[in-house]
Amino acid sequence: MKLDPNKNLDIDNILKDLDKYRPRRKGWTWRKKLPPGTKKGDFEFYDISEDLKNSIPLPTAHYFGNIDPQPDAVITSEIASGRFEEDIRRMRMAAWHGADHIMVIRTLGQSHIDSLIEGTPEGIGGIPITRKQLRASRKACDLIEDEVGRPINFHSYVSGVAGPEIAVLFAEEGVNAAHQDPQYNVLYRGINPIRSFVDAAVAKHIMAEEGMLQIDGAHNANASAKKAWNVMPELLVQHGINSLYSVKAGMKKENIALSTVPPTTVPSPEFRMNLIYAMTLREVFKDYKFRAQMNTRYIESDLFDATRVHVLNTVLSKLTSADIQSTITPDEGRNVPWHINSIRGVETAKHTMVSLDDIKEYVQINEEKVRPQIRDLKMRAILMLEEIIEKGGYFEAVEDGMFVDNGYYPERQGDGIARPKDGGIGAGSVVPRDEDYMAPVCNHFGYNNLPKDEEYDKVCDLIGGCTLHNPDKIQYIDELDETDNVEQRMSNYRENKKKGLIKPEVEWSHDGVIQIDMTIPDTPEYAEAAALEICKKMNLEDPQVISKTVLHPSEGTYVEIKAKVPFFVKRDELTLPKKPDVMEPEELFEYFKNRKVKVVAGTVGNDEHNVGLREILDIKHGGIEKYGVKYTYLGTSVPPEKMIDAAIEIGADAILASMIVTHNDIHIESMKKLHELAIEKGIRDKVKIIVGGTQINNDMAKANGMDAGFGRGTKGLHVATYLAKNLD
Ligand SMILES: Cc1ncc(COP(=O)(O)O)c(/C=N/CC[C@H](N)C(=O)O)c1O
Repeated sequence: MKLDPNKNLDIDNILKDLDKYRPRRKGWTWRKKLPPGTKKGDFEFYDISEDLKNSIPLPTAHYFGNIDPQPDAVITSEIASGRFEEDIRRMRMAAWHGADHIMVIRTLGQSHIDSLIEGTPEGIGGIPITRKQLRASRKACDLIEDEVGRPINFHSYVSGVAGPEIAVLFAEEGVNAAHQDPQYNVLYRGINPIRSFVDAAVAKHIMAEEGMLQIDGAHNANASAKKAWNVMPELLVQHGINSLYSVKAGMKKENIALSTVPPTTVPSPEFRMNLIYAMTLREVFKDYKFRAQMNTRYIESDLFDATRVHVLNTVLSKLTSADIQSTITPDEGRNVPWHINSIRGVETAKHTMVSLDDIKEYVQINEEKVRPQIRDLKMRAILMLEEIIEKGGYFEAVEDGMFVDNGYYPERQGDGIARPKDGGIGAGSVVPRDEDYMAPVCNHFGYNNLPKDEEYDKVCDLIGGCTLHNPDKIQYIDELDETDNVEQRMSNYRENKKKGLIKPEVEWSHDGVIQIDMTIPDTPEYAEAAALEICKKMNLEDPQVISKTVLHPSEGTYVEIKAKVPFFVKRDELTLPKKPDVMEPEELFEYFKNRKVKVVAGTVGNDEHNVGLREILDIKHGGIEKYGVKYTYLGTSVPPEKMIDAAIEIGADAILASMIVTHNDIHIESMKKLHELAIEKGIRDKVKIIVGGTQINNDMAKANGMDAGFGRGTKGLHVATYLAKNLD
């Protein structure tokens, strides 16, 4: 099955035969880097990877031959509507914009479910991880990666009391990467520390054998700390604990990605602080990988602010290093990621990384300045490790509330998250394996009393194959709940789709949600109230203010609102907007290079308006001069006779007559005059007479003897295209 870029992804096709679906590969895939100095269009690049087969380039690409250079770092799009069937479309959109790592947030609280969920229940703030959801998503990613021409890594989370089971599920289903960090369970999910670390060893070993990439959970420390910038020494310690534990559980360092998030943001002098941390991290963990992610601790619902934070984080990545650049969507601060904000996030990362190509060869960090601070940070982390050892080890240190304490270690605030070694969910649930404990399955961590007298190359040969090597042994359970499943959810979607009904959407199909913004010249309170009232009067349903920017305490407030349109529009009743007839700039440059074109231009009759005409002529705002057309400007209030005489004198190919004033139909008279004079002087068939002005349109111009007429909004590009297409 192949995707057609002109057709929607067919969810029914995805859902068909899921019980027989097998992942095409296991483990993580990095981008294929291109050699330094690779040419893309007119430019050389040093930090890029292979192109996509199908993609949507950045908005300005059309000026540069539509090149779409792909950064060497993997770019993540984080998706989580709560319905996997909705997310599949976003995955396709994100992949076309350059994401090759699709991270699907788990549904709230799944960490506390101590077994696997089956079927496809709707999630909250994320998607319930189930076998069917994983298969459908990975199968969709197979199709999407074929369409864009680059492997896509599908990512989820191994955490909670069902961690090891989830790790096996991921290994069976070809999930390519996952978060796995036992400290997450302990500190943020209140799960018993010993249980968390034992589970983590089992889970990590399974992930390691499948070549899955791991992201750790250090970002959570600075996401939950009150003074996130103070946890930097602890972040080094947390990364160290998880990284070394992962290596001991069998993971290769090149598959261990440290989740590095800048601990602070403006208005603190964030960049130099985050730079020190980022450089220290990369020095201490130089053999590991880095997954950079913008700070989401201090994220607001202001999309521009979030985007600036994202750009700065990506600049930091380029000045230090990032193997993966995460693109937490700008709206993480206000709602489940909307399509547009997932795409904006990917564009921000791609834009910044491409614009800073090879920047490390031009910008050197001042070692003298950073060295003492990096050393200080390392020393603090070492001292913290020493204190942990003094206390008797990690579990004792956690019990003592050493972690996520808001003091800049060794200063302490005493407000760390303390977790009892023998308490929390799953306490006392770890039992030593008996002497004769034998698990005839592969990738199993720890003691395993396997037979010594039998020959086998894989452990699971003892039982004719485990689910990792004999997927037919996997028990595939389709749906368990009659009401909460994908078929149920798809039913009214299919209905509307079949009838060709269209509604806007942000989170789910046909949710009808739109975003409008307005500036109200009043205080924030009144502005908010007025904005909501305006939405009501526009018959929009359920208006909610999602962001406000105070322009001045009393002069004005900018308000962003989401609201629902209560109606559908019918696709087959729509009249498609006429595409403006324009040529690409490169085509125009080429045409006018080979065909010298001269025009005379002026504001005709008793009319002094010349700004509009100048915009059409001058190079500055893309006037026809930019494309190579030579013009003679005759000024304002030019008599028609003078226009015709000038055209004859210079041998013009065209006359551009601007007419703004139209009272008593003076503009119609001028058109007729130009047409008759040109005939009288015998040049009518040699020169194009083009008129323009805010009240002009093509039909009216042609009805009065002109060759073309251009109205409001016309650009030089439009007139240049007309000339290129209509001059012989
Ligand atoms: C180490 C770890 N394990 C599990 C989970 C999943 O958490 P639940 O307990 O909610 O299933 C997380 C979540 N973090 C958010 C990821 C962020 N969007 C990111 O890109 O890093 C985690 O950090």
